[in-house]
Amino acid sequence: MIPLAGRPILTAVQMWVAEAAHGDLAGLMEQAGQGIATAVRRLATGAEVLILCGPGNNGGDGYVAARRLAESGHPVRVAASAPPATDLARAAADRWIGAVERLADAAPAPILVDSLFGTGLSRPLADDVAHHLHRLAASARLLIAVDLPSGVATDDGSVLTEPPAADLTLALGHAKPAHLLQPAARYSRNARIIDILAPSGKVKGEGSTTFVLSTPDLPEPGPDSHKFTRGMVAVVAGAMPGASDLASLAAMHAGAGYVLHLGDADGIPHALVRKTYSDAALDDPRIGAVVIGPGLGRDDTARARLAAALASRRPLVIDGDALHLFDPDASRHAPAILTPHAGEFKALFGHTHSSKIDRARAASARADAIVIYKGPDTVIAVPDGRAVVAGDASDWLSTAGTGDVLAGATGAMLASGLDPFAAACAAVWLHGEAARLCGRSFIADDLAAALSRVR
Ligand SMILES: NC(=O)C1=CN([C@@H]2O[C@H](COP(=O)(O)OP(=O)(O)OC[C@H]3O[C@@H](n4cnc5c(N)ncnc54)[C@H](OP(=O)(O)O)[C@@H]3O)[C@@H](O)[C@H]2O)[C@@H](O)CC1
Ligand SMILES: [K+]
Repeated sequence: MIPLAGRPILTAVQMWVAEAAHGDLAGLMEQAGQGIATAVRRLATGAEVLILCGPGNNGGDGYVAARRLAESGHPVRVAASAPPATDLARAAADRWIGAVERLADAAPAPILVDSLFGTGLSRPLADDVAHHLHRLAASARLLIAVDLPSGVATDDGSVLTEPPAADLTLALGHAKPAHLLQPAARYSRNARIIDILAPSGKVKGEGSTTFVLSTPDLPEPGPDSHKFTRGMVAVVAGAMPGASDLASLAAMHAGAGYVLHLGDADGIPHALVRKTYSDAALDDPRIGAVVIGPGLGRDDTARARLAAALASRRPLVIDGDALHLFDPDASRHAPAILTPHAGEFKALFGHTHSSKIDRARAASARADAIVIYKGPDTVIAVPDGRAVVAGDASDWLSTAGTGDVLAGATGAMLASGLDPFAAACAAVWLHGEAARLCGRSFIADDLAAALSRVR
């Protein structure tokens, strides 16, 4: 079982292509079933397992897992929602010599394995199938989903029928968008990959350009470092200086060597250099990143400051209010990272019914900027088509000021010399880890401070 971090994310069609390129489909199903059986046996600690098998190859995986568990002497039963309908699933079912119960008649077991539907789900579950899945899950100590929880759509994070939330999800071959994108991802808790494609050595990343966020390589100061080599961040303040203070604080805690707050407010911390805003201050060639938007306001002053920031030719982090004033179709002279949440994204780029990954990718290409499309499933997209998805964000991040903290951390990473895509990924990772360290019910100031501990 392999953690998702750093792994490619494949759609249902991309999985199908990878499977076809591999060639030995029965061999893949055998490996999948064996991998499932090994994981289930380890977690079941001798308790009885009930495997629910659907009509397709997801069900086929379940029959193989049942056979493998039985061969190892583990108590296992099988219940089917429908007879096998593919050649592979039929062959797998034929080799299961135990009884096949009707789903409606199946008695609960402490360990429940959902092998009803995977990447082939094309419509909502029949009411009786959904009912019995929930009935059996409610009595189980552990629910393990094979590939995907039955009911979620593979590619766009939508939910066709609400499944019970799995305690463990065994993704076959590769991660799918549904393991990361909401609302689907909340049902596939603790997703792990069973690597059925790589052991053959024939198939690798399948040409995917979408990956799960992984631990970044962060620049470290050396003996020759000084404050400006560590990275200088200018934070442009505006109507609500609290937000730009938070962004500044976050930039400092994320590791910037020098943070300049351009506004009118005074205050701690003393390490923050505060100067009155002027357009000329943005011309300092040592500035590695300008953060603009947190607390900027949307009036004429705000508009003028954004225009000056854009004219400064410094790398930009454009957040909050600045996103409401920003024209994604105007040409620019320096790299920019946009950090919209769902509302800001919609206002800037409109809405289409494609997946969040595809929307972020299209927005990035249109604005010729890196887009950090924030949320419980943050997508980072770059104009050349690559994308990274960060799943599993702390729900406690839904509090005021956490976006300002991300903007500041992004500024620090951008100024540190990382390329803009790496900087965006590093900032999202730092932010997510800081939230994890903060635990429950933290405030944005705590989150900013926790960035130091993450570093
Ligand atoms: N890719 C790989 O490398 C490997 C993939 N493997 C496994 O294969 C899985 C994908 O298999 P799959 O394509 O057969 O689809 P799956 O999810 O089993 O179900 C489709 C079946 O259900 C039907 N159906 C659909 N919706 C329905 C509904 N609501 N209610 C009722 N019926 C519904 C649909 O038929 P339809 O009625 O739509 O014609 C079809 O019969 C994948 O998740 C993984 O577990 C591994 O074995 C090995 C390597
Ligand atoms: K499943």
